[in-house]
Amino acid sequence: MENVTVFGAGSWGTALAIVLAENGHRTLLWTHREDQANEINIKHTNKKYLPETILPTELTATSDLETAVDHASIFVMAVPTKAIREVCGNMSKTLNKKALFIHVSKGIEPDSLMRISEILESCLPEEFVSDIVVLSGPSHAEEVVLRHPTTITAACKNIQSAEKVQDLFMNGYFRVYTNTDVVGVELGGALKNVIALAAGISDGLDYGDNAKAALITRGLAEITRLGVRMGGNPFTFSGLSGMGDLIVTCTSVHSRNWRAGNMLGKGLSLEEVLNNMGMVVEGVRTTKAAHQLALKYEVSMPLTSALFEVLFHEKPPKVTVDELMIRMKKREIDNLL
Ligand SMILES: NC(=O)C1=CN([C@@H]2O[C@H](COP(=O)(O)OP(=O)(O)OC[C@H]3O[C@@H](n4cnc5c(N)ncnc54)[C@H](OP(=O)(O)O)[C@@H]3O)[C@@H](O)[C@H]2O)C=CC1
Ligand SMILES: O=C(CO)COP(=O)(O)O
Repeated sequence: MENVTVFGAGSWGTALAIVLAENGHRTLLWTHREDQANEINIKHTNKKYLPETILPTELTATSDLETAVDHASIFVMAVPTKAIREVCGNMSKTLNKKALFIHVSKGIEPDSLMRISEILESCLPEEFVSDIVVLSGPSHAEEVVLRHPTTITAACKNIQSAEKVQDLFMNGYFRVYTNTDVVGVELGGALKNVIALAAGISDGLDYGDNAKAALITRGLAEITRLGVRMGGNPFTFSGLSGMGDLIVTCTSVHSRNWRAGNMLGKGLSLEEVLNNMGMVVEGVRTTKAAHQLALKYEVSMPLTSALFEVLFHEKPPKVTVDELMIRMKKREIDNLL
């Protein structure tokens, strides 16, 4: 059994900490809010993020970063993409041993266009990082805490590190596969949020199932196009971290990205939607990053570009869909890769 610290006590960090604690690992959950650490330690709840869940008593929390870093040499990074740099920068000040970093965040940083593992590499001291593993796949926290069967992928260039993560998390309801394609797994996890926002908009406009199936299928085509251009393995995009996560995020009411899109489709402004959510909607910033990546790599990503216009230039969703439908005629398969 291992000592593990999970950084970030939102829905996903808390759900993964429960899996680890149930697997017998001495698991500490770090939160930047002292009141939340107290709630977890005293009441064994995290009402804001998982209102129905009672946490295992063995799972403890701290808001002291030094205690969190000292506790383990396996760290799970579960804060939103925009907080990764800040948290890693602060951790670096107290880090004094080699550690395995597992990250579960699904985003791409706008402007730098870095994937999460690249951000981690850039802001952690190299001598204290044994490896970086990404854990990603169709896995809503709300279902994991109910112990509903869930499958996910651990990816690292070094397969032994991916297998270590597989062993840490795997149990009767949480099945972990391994992959060495870090680029493909990270891109699939981040880019599906863009398409999930679009699927939510489509549902908000009451466009029905044909439209949603089209978004999922053509969304996967453009994710794959960019992902392969950036070095991902084409097969990864039809795996759990690609198609699997795309399906769950575009079709589940648990998805914050889908829900945000749904509100946009019903006519709310982006500002109103984000104020309503109270949880991270990664797809918004990632749409900007994906739009920039499409331009940089000269890859056609019509859905991403259309969503970029809706989110950042207030283009009405209905007009955007009309324009998408009357684009130049195309072959379906040519030009996929
Ligand atoms: N929810 C899910 O089912 C899944 C989520 N993910 C990914 O995991 C990542 C985290 O998502 P999730 O847990 O759902 O997000 P939530 O919005 O549920 O929680 C985010 C957590 O991060 C904390 N946080 C935000 N900013 C900072 C900061 N600067 N320093 C420290 N802590 C901070 C929040 O604190 P506060 O409460 O103070 O805001 C909160 O505890 C995302 O990238 C998401 O895409 C991946 C798979 C499944
Ligand atoms: O990535 C997720 C499920 O696999 C969670 O998606 P949302 O961030 O849209 O809720």
